[in-house]
Amino acid sequence: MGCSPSSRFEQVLPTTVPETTRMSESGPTTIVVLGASGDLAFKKTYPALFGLFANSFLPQTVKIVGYARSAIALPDFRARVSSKIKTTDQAALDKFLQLCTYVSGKYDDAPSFQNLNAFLEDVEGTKDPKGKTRVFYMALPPSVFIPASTGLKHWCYLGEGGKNRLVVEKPFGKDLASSQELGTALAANWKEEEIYRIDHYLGKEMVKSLMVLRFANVLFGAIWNRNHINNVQITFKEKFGTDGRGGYFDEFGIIRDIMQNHLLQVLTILAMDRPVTLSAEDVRNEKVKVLRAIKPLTLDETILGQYTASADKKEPGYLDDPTVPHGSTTPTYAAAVFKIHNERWEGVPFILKCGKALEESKVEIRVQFNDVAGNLYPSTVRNELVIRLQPKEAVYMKLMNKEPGLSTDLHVTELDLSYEKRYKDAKIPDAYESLILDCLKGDHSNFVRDDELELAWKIFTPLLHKIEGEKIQPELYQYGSRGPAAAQEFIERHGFQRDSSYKWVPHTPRL
Ligand SMILES: NC(=O)C1=CN([C@@H]2O[C@H](COP(=O)(O)OP(=O)(O)OC[C@H]3O[C@@H](n4cnc5c(N)ncnc54)[C@H](OP(=O)(O)O)[C@@H]3O)[C@@H](O)[C@H]2O)C=CC1
Ligand SMILES: O=C1O[C@H](COP(=O)(O)O)[C@@H](O)[C@H](O)[C@H]1O
Repeated sequence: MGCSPSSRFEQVLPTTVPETTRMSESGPTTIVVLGASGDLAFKKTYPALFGLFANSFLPQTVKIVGYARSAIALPDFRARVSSKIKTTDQAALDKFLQLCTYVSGKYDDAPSFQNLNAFLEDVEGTKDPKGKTRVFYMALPPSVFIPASTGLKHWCYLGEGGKNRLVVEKPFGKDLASSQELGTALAANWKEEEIYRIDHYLGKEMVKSLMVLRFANVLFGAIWNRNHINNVQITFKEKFGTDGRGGYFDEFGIIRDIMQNHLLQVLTILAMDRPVTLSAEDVRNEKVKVLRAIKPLTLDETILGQYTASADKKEPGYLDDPTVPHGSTTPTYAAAVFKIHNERWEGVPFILKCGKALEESKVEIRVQFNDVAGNLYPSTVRNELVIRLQPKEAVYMKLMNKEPGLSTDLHVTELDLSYEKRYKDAKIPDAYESLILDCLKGDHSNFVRDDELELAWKIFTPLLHKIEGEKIQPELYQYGSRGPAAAQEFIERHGFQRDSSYKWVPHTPRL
């Protein structure tokens, strides 16, 4: 039976997900948000839980219990939760708030966890663990990861017949040694299949669609290798600086904040071979193989930058942030080239670049193809496939075409899949919504496995130790600029050819 493109689309990608992909109900499910009084919980975790609830993606039996040290009266807690949720559906919000309760307690104290467990049993309506699921979401500073996860295991872990899940947020250590220490402490109490390490970039819509783009399209499958691809860029830009968060940021720097986790994860999905199946372990096995084929980064493959005040002095420099230590050399910009030593990618540079206080906010992947061999047309520029993660999700392929009409000139144009144009009514979920749902379903595909994490740290640790040990001076760049001048030369040196003739004409529908 024929159907119009838009109705076909509705069948394939409905704004609410078909019944079959929803949670299968068994017994009570309790989501315990540890660090419930903190920024991450209010800004991300609770709004994501509300998003799932409002779209009927939470199990019918769900209860959400906040836990933190501060004593907060329940009405005040609910008022704080609702203050961060943007919705016009007041009835749904009221129902959601009724599911949310709060207990205060310490992170390193047995009686506090015993009290939490008694509270959970009360909320669940039974002491019997059978059929119950508890998701412990640690929205906590890393200093309490170990005591909190240990306390949970000893006092709040469901025994035989129950399911336990521990969600951990980055930072997973600061280098290989500290990450291994954290990993060993977690592994002493929790099985790997119970741990969900969040990298929220893995929950972003365009990252989730990367595998489909690669493996469900025969044309990409055939050209996705060193014979056709010249270079790849993965770019993260934010147009704001540390905004008073400099004290926290300074401990980590841009490489740990963005490159070692978010961008590297995107790289592995982009570069991996086709997994045998879509199972979490098959997918993660392929990602691990990519990481194993990358040698540790060195300083000469890296550009570091730090932003100064904007030209008009309206925006402060990094060192003007009062929370940043005087004379800090922490980079707020980094570009690095990754080489994957395998049959598919040998010789293809993967350039990862990320920075704060730049000229725009965007995250994109740019795959630049080789020059046409034996080219008939001298003005030809390279094809580029661009996958824009944000803002305004899009996939576009820049290609050559003849100017329409009697002209024989060529120009660069695009095949354009702009989400807002193609998927007008689709709601793109927040990355946290998507990941919490995966966790509730027990799907690990979009969470970081222990060996992935270890390999990621192996790639970055020697470089980080050198930068910090030798206090390598980053190149200064102005707030609102394109970053350090050396970065441009670096990208070109690694093969990227920029064509400035291209002009994009946004689509305006004909009436
Ligand atoms: N569906 C859609 O919404 C589509 C939108 N467009 C829009 O059209 C415009 C052009 O697209 P496109 O050519 O892909 O992207 P850009 O022109 O923004 O960037 C192309 C490449 O050139 C680099 N670059 C940009 N400006 C400079 C500069 N002044 N000096 C040195 N390097 C520079 C970029 O670096 P860097 O990564 O550092 O920015 C990037 O690697 C963009 O605004 C794009 O969003 C195009 C097609 C489809
Ligand atoms: O993990 C982090 O990510 C954010 C950027 O996330 P996005 O979803 O807004 O792209 C970044 O601002 C922050 O410094 C970092 O810790």
